[in-house]
Amino acid sequence: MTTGPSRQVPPAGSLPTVHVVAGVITDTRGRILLARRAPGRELAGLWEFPGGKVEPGESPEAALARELEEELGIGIDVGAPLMTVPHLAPSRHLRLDVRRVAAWRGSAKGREGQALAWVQPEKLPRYDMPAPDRPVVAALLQPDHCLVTPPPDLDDEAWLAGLGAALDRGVRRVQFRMPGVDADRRRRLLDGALRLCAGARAQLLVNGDAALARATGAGLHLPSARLRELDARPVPPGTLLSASCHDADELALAEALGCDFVLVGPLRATPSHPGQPGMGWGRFEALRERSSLPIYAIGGLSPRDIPVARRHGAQGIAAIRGLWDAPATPAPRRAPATSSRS
Ligand SMILES: Nc1nc2c([nH]c(=O)n2[C@@H]2O[C@H](COP(=O)(O)OP(=O)(O)OP(=O)(O)O)[C@@H](O)[C@H]2O)c(=O)[nH]1
Ligand SMILES: [Mg+2]
Repeated sequence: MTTGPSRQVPPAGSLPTVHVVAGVITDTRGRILLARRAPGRELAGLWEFPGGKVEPGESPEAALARELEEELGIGIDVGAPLMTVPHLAPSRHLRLDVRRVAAWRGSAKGREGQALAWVQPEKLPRYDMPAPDRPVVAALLQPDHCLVTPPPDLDDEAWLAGLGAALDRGVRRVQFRMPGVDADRRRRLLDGALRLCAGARAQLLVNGDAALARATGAGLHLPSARLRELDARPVPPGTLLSASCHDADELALAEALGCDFVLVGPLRATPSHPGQPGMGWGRFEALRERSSLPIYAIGGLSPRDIPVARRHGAQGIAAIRGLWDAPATPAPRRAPATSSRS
């Protein structure tokens, strides 16, 4: 659960940016360290990943090492970036840069009076954390890519084989999208897709059709036009719900309905939405910082774009072709020219 001041949206204007770096510290049992903000401090009582503000001229790596020494008394080796979350608070833009901690030495103690807790990853959502931490917790727990299915050609078996191949490549979240396919055929394909997804322990969300989602126990994905018509969650809380969003109003609606995650795009121009220019990462971030939902960027993206998506606060990427087509095998490297003509 996350709270915080993010719902009062101020004009972004020329607010200052505060760069914060925080660490995901894991013990040998896979538990993650949270610290509770001490009484009397801003956001007192909320749990957070230990860390603090980057000082002028300081690198994020040096800042994280300094903060964890000051706050916990441990020495660390900074590991891979997990994600950077831009977040608009009433008086500032926050950039929460979260790094994994590759190794640490010493025994972690709350040196500033803060309580500490070692938490099993799947229990993180139970902790009350600042709003920018919700996407971070999602990044730790949920898939970093989401397949949106292309329509079938003539052959249903070939389509199911294509889905099976995508699951074999690691897809674990599937949006079942079937525009223009009649109801009987859609149902047959959905039954096959649900069987394959169950076998791969992958999630499936039906695009647009709440009755079909309820009848099959699948999740539901709301196209933005459908999202705008709703004022209550169309499936029970235990059932996955996602939505497509293009602006801040739609993101706020998705959050109010209790969507589990959203897709925002098009990031780049794509053949499936001709005539729509891409928003680019700058506009994506301007939307990202007004919401605390997990957001997949969509539109002309492929798994290669996951690291850049994470740097802009995305959960990862969603794609049709970029996740359906097998990745191109790299072209053989050309031998360097060994002779030159004169
Ligand atoms: N450390 C940390 N800060 C977070 C997280 N999420 C989040 O919104 N923040 C915000 O980022 C800012 C970090 O400031 P901090 O209070 O830890 O900074 P600091 O250690 O340098 O302390 P100080 O400025 O009081 O000396 C706070 O506004 C805090 O609410 C998180 O997971 N970890
Ligand atoms: Mg701190």
